[in-house]
Amino acid sequence: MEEVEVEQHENHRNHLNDENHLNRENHPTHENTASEADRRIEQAREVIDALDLQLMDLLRHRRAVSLEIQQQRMGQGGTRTVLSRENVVLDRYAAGLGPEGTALALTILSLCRGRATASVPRQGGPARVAS
Ligand SMILES: O=C(O)C(=O)C[C@]1(C(=O)O)C=C[C@@H](O)C=C1
Repeated sequence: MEEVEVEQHENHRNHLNDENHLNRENHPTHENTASEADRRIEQAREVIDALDLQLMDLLRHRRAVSLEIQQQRMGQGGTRTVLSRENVVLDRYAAGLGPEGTALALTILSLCRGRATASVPRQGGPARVAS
């Protein structure tokens, strides 16, 4: 299922590239008309919308797997969170995406930690991360 979706995305991307190539050949001035640009933007936004849905599915899947690990660990008397492991995750996102990757990883970890994380501020108090 995931493979099919990725393939569809690749096809779509190739399709956009092909169009780019055609545009360059058909328009020696390298200018797109406004309507062509609008159409390409609309197409590209459809790709973004589909990718956002896939990302959210992946994040829900990641959260379910993460919660399973946390429950197994707490079932043997362990802690919900393991900061050394979180640092491995943070390093991976930083290496892959730079400083924004770190910020993204912090948000993803916050999303995936169980109830110990107050992602919504408690009444009258600041949001806190349990350690
Ligand atoms: O890898 C683990 O041990 C997890 O519990 C998963 C996870 C994560 O979502 O990546 C969540 C909480 C821990 O603090 C560390 C990592």
